[in-house]
Amino acid sequence: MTIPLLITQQVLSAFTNNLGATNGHSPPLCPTNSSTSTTPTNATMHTPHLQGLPSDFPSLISIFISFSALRQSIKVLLLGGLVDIFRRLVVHLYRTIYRSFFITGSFITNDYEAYSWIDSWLRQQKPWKLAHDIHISVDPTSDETDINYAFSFGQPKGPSIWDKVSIYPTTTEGISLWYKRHWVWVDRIVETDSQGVESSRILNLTILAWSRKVLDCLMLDAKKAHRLNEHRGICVYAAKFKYSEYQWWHMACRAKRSLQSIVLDPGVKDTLLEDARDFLASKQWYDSRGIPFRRGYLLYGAPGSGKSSLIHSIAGELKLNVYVMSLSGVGLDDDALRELVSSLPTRCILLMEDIDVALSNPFNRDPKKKDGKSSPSTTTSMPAPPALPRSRVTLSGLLNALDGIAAAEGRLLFATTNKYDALDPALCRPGRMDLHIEFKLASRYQAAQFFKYFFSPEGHQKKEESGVCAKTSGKADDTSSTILTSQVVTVGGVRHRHDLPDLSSTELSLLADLFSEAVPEREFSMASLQGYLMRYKADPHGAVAGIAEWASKEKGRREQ
Ligand SMILES: Nc1ncnc2c1ncn2[C@@H]1O[C@H](COP(=O)(O)OP(=O)(O)OP(=O)(O)O)[C@@H](O)[C@H]1O
Repeated sequence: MTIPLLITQQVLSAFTNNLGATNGHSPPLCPTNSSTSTTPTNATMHTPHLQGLPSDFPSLISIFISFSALRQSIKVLLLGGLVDIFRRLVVHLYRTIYRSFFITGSFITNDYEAYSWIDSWLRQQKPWKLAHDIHISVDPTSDETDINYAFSFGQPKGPSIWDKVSIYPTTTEGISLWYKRHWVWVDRIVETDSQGVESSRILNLTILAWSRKVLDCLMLDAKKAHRLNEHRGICVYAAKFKYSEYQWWHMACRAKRSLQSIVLDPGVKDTLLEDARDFLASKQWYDSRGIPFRRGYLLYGAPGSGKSSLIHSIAGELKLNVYVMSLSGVGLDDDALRELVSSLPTRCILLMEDIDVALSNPFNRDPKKKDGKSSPSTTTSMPAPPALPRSRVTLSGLLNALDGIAAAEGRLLFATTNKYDALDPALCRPGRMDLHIEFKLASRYQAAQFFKYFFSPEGHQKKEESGVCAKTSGKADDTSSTILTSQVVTVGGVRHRHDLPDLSSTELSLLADLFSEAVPEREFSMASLQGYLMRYKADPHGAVAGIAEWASKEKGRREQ
């Protein structure tokens, strides 16, 4: 306590001395009681009272200014202020000049759509391809990436490595390139979280230009480049929990699958495709009537009957990207679901697979159905699924996400399920699921058509091109090898080119009839028929000869 008081005392005495000096007489500071010590020792000291202080403000200021220490401080303060103002001015000037000469655009992976545009565009730029100090990352979700990558070095005309492999200049080295006579500097920043795990990537483009139009132009080109990339096939995005939230992540670009390769009962494909086409072309009609511009399709029925394949094929036909989500995603809740659905682009397919299995609250509000008593055999005969960590999506959360106020417009929803009866009627009502399409086990008609397509020369080629026959199994070839293109591609010594015998269409029809006669009606899935035919890729006669035995064996195995 005493030290500050002493300092105060010193300051005051200096002040009054100074005052005295200015007034020309002895210091007026004196304790009222002369018997009290002038050196204060504790807090009970007397407050000195000042005499001769001018009462007007300007003279008080001039007295204060007459303090040399105070004068110095004010000088320092003013000088510091001036320096700071100068610094700010310089920074402002620099920024103004910089901004008027350079346009800067940032693209972050969290906004994947814009990021992928610029990413596609950059991959086409020569300096980007020729960068020396590079970082290579292979798309981990693509099973073809490394093979294509390896092969394309040996075969310049083969599949482009740029489709599959991400090549970036390292973070330390940026890249300079030219765009419409404007110099562009591109640098990449990789942000990491507290554990050092990459959390996002940012691409910064600095363009030497006066007008922002250059960036707008570049974005348009980037968008075109991306669309061009996409239209070689369809891009699949998946809802993934990354960086502490659910986001859409680009998973892979898949070749289109021809609609012909999917064999369904007559009229099914056409109805669905026409309906989807008609919907996409009717935005005005919906708008003028105030009806939300959304359409939902529920594909249900036997496993392996072509539900997912048909969606894939329709996406290719309509040139739409597919956004896949599983409602049983761990940690997915109503809020995350709503955000995911509302962040969908305007024209796309939202695919919700196995929509029945996911909710923490059972879909079915009917208590009788909940215990499975009133459900048909499909529901009751299924073994109970193993207890997995459940998502926190509720039925009302799902319904809100699908047609709530924030729900995306212009999207086609495809939901698939093997348990139609387990679905809540609210979910299936028109407006949410407008068309319900049942997929049954293979009919004889389907078996015959599939046989014809499988062994027809065009079908054979198309099937290979579309990458449908991803896995082989059985006699004719070794198992689990990948057919990538219609070229002869040998992986691990396995041959994937099959020479079909020349069959006239009459012969093929005859064989198809024989084949279908041996297939019992609605007993096998199309997937299992495909599995059987894969054993006889180049041997239609063998396929016909063996089908009856295979069918009876399969039947016996199932009965057992
Ligand atoms: N109708 C069909 N026409 C042609 N191929 C089919 C058909 N149905 C199934 N397949 C083939 O069977 C395999 C599995 O088909 P897909 O995944 O589309 O069935 P799914 O009905 O979606 O099955 P799940 O309900 O188990 O998901 C695919 O390789 C596909 O080529």
